[in-house]
Amino acid sequence: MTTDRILEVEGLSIAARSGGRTIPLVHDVSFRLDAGEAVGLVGESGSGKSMTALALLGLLPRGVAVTAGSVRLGGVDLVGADRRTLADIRGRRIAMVFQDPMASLNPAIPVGEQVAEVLRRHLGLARKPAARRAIELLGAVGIREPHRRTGEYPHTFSGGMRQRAMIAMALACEPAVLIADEPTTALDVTVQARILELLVRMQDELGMAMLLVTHDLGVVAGTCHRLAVMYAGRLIEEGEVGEVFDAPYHPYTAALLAAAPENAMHGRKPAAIPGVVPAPGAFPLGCPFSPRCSHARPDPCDSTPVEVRTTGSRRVRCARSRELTLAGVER
Ligand SMILES: Nc1ncnc2c1ncn2[C@@H]1O[C@H](COP(=O)(O)OP(=O)(O)OP(=O)(O)O)[C@@H](O)[C@H]1O
Repeated sequence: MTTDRILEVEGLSIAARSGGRTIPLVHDVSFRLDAGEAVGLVGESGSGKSMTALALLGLLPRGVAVTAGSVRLGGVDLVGADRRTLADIRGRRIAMVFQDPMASLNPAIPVGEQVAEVLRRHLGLARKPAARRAIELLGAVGIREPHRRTGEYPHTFSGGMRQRAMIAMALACEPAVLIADEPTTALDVTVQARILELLVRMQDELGMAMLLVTHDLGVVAGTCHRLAVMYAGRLIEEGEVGEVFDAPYHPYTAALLAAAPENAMHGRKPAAIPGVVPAPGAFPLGCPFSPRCSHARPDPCDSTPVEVRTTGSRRVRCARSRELTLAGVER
């Protein structure tokens, strides 16, 4: 694996504007994606994973905007890039796979034509070569009889096949970065496993960097090299998957690992994390996990904002991480 930095996110903050108020959703998030590596972005619902992923493509919803930081893709800062630059980069250099394929597929256009359209728009292919390449791509993502199915409409495809078609569209231009936001959540377990296998194979074949947004640590263990854990809009831990699973530095990561259903397979009862994630706009001054953390102390956890500490390739945002030895799990 090379260590070329393909995508660098630095100090990214995102906020929603509502009724004259600014509500912070994501605060000071930094991470990088290297060529050929998969990074899992994990955290409970509402932690800001999707907002972070959408910001990388300039696709934040209306009323939500980047308020600080940069997203550099091969030297170009995508924050503040004009719409034309973003439209050119999106699909060609950086592509996204969503949870719901129907969000990307147009129900009124045959599947193959939609894949071919990406090739025509971004690579300037003529109609016939684009149609031929679309069939190849549908075959490459595991759609049987691609010659026949290329002319069919999305509603004739099963959920898993639609997801494959969306992956074919996303990979059509061999992007440097693939962002997959909960790509298998809506699928049944056996189809999930096959789609993940496909993503990993394609990532490897194309040497892409992949950001896999998921709440499922089992998925991360099976597919990712590194993981980044988010909590209440902050990145609270980052490191190699094996190292973090063996010995997490942040109590929230340790709690997530203990709560993972796979733990039950190792004879341990999954432990639910008590309490709830604070709502955006109600983030405390200190550590946002403190009210749910069995290791928290008023000082230093609640008294000051907690900065990120770097140790080798690991990063953690916990004021007490140096003093704590937390239990991990076997992979
Ligand atoms: N369009 C929007 N306008 C304002 N706030 C939003 C909007 N969409 C989401 N949010 C808020 O942003 C915060 C982060 O949401 P986000 O979807 O990024 O979380 P997530 O970690 O991806 O959760 P999930 O796993 O449920 O998708 C949440 O509090 C959410 O309510």
